[in-house]
Amino acid sequence: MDLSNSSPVITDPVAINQPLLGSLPSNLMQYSVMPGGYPVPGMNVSVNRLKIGEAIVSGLLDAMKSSSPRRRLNVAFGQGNSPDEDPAYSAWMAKCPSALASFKKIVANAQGKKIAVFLDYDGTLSPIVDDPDKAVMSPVMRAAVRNVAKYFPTAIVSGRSRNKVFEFVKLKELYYAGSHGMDIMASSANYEHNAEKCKQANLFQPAREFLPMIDEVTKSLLQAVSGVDGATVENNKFCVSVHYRNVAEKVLEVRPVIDWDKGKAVEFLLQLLGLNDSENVIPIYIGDDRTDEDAFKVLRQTNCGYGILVSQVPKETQAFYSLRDPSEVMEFLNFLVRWKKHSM
Ligand SMILES: O=P(O)(O)OC[C@H]1O[C@H](O[C@H]2O[C@H](CO)[C@@H](O)[C@H](O)[C@H]2O)[C@H](O)[C@@H](O)[C@@H]1O
Repeated sequence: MDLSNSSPVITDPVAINQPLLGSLPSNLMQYSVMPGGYPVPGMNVSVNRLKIGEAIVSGLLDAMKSSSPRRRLNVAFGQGNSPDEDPAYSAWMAKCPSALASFKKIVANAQGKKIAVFLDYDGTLSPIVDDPDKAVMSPVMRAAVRNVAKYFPTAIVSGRSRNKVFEFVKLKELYYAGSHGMDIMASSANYEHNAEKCKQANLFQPAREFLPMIDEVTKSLLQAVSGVDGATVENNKFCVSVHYRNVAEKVLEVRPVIDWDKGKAVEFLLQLLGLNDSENVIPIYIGDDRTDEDAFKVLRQTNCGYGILVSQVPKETQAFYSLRDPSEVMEFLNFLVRWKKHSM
């Protein structure tokens, strides 16, 4: 893989149409300093603690406030209005209909084909909460995912580190792609399905050379936010999240720019599982944030399967369908299992 033009970027996985990145100091978008940093081959990058610190403290908080999901929710619906009463939401739903209401149509297209299920974690399988360490999955959701995995190859594709998302999900029978797909592990249970291929690609880490740099960035960010009340830093192995939900309700992410994202991870997993026959396979990807759009885009562009966006607000999306929240995601997963049982 050619990493010669790689650099870390800051991404905001929550805000889809917000000007957060545009308003960031450019040195945060692609900071480029070598002294004291790690000379990672092919990378024009190391860490300037001072610049990161300055930028976070001076530039980001305003941008974060303006792109706050809570603020957008209020703007979108007006205080006190439910999505159902909002004409903008109804108009959006016409373009991105409920996957529950469209369930019959979805499964009619899947008749005689194999379904593969891809699930984002935060905001999809667990509700968004203030403390990222407390974003646990409910036992009923776990049961729903376990059942789905009995009938369909199922993968979790998360921005979290692979280990952390596994600690939350705790299901060995799934495939896990952590760090936005930059850390893919085929489960031992799934070895039986495709033994040779899984052994070859048991662990796939396309951004491995960035590890020392990400650790260095984590240290710098920890230092930079140490004076910001409520801000925390989460090392997700191949990317780092700066949480400012408790400062201004958002998360900011630093990760390597390599030609790899959740969309590529889905393609990789489909190939790994021998499910890349688009004529006969229907991948279903459910996710709630901007990083999931890469996966929705792949499904749309290859005209294969369905992206389902979890959102209570109208958003520009490449997904075909929508679900409002994790409880609707669970309902959808239960529908899939019921349908499969009856069609066997
Ligand atoms: O790809 P995902 O599985 O959706 O992970 C994306 C980020 O999710 C987590 O942050 C988000 O959820 C937290 C818990 O509900 C919430 O406190 C935070 O404000 C959200 O942004 C995770 O902590 C991040 O590291 C992931 O990048």
